[in-house]
Amino acid sequence: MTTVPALALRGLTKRFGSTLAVDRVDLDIPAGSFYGVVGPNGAGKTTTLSMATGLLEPDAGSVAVLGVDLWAAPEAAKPLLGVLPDGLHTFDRLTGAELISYAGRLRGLDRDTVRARRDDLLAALDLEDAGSVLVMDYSAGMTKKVGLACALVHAPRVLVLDEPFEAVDPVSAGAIRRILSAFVETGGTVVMSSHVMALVERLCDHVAVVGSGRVLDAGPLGDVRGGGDLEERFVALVGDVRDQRDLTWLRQS
Ligand SMILES: Nc1ncnc2c1ncn2[C@@H]1O[C@H](COP(=O)(O)OP(=O)(O)OP(=O)(O)O)[C@@H](O)[C@H]1O
Repeated sequence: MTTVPALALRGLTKRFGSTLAVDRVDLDIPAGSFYGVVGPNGAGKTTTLSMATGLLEPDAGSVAVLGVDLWAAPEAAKPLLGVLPDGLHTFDRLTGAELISYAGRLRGLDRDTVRARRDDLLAALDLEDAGSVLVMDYSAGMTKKVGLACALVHAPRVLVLDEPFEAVDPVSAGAIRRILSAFVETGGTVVMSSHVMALVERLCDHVAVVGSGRVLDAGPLGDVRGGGDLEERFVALVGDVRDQRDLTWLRQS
């Protein structure tokens, strides 16, 4: 039996001037998977995820969310998605509670449902005290957590999260891990980019290694890792720093 992938990317391509940021990317994200996307700085992860979620129009290629063409039928595909974009630009003159409520209302939830879910999310993400604080006064980690709450409030089928653990303290990271793992255990799909290989190995069952806008390897974590660990495989695929220059002028003695 073939099941429809949560996300199917076909030939996704994006160029910024002379930079080919994403180069004909094909990727199937199986429904029910916890999928990690890793790659060096500038590899094209954010650009790929932005196109995969309707935030950035591809130059070429297509995206299907649970079989629904995202760019042809965005009104049908987008409700299936919960998205935490990179460097979230948000309405930061709202309080955290207002921002989550706004996200919920925008997704068509009624006021009572929004209120209940907002309170659940603030508690689960340890943002209860911060609920009445303006988002512009949030730390980087708090902003990340409230962005995640906004991505979750309409209970999407597929979560696409750009660096969800970046700047988040270990206690909050534990809470986020539990929320995401429970989401996957109950049939949801998570796609997340991360630079932390240990975190990807701990959480994800599938991984894609991206480099220079291409998918260098992708599949079940064990297959991609081979015999070693993910970091070794990552370095083998993308290469080490080319010019390992000795910064003699930095030495203190
Ligand atoms: N809006 C833009 N205008 C011009 N170039 C861009 C733009 N966005 C991304 N790029 C370029 O596209 C390439 C891919 O960038 P992208 O942000 O997708 O990489 P990334 O893998 O997410 O990197 P990082 O791990 O550092 O976040 C880089 O060369 C980057 O400079």
